[in-house]
Amino acid sequence: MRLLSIAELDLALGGHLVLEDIHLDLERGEIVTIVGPNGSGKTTLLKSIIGALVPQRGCIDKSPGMVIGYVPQRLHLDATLPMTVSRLMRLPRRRPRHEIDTALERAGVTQQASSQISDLSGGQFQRVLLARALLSSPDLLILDEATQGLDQQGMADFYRQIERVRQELGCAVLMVSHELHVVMRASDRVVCLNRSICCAGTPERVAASPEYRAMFGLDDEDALALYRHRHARPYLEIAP
Ligand SMILES: Nc1ncnc2c1ncn2[C@@H]1O[C@H](COP(=O)(O)OP(=O)(O)OP(=O)(O)O)[C@@H](O)[C@H]1O
Repeated sequence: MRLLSIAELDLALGGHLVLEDIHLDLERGEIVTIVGPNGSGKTTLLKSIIGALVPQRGCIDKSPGMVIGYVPQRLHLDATLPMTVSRLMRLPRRRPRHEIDTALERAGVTQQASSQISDLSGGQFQRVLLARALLSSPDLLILDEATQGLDQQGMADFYRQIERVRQELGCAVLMVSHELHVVMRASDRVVCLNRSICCAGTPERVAASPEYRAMFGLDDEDALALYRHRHARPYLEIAP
């Protein structure tokens, strides 16, 4: 059975249809990335999967007992509030020490366990949020623009960590990202959303689709370069 199956989903917010006729299936162990312009419904779709928003039509079938770990787009914490990483990991409920240690290790932030949250770099803080999402050993890890604000190196390191987590836990990963060059390298499948799904498939197929190029204003060369991760520049022939 599929891990997750969404069919005919419509969802309206404030009287406007934000998601229309969404169909999406997820298998165990795959990494699927949702891309789309601002306001295209990406966060709304993730929130409907975790049950924070209820669709007006359609269904979301989850495999029985499926556990979801969610890394939100933003988490606002008062920087003046003294709080260590270990303490944040125990909110909203206490967890056994070994579970916290394992989650911090999986997220690559073991060294920061007793650091103050306010002293963490952006990348370290995102990893702590990842560690919280891993506490329950999820079958499905959902990330909403988890690398926002990170530099190229921080972003690359974060996605490598996600790949390690996927291998270790065998979980599926569903994420939203605006970093097209990373998406094309890190995903098994890409879904282009603009209220409804306008194209979906392997990164190679999506990069070649006119809908994807039109959505991001890419010409043929741009789209190919993103897919090939900019390694495919032709040699410059120097005349003798
Ligand atoms: N609580 C709400 N009430 C009314 N409209 C909302 C609400 N939340 C979101 N919207 C609207 O729904 C649409 C989709 O929002 P959503 O946050 O899902 O987009 P997004 O693709 O995640 O955007 P971004 O890339 O900017 O994060 C937007 O037009 C937004 O203004």
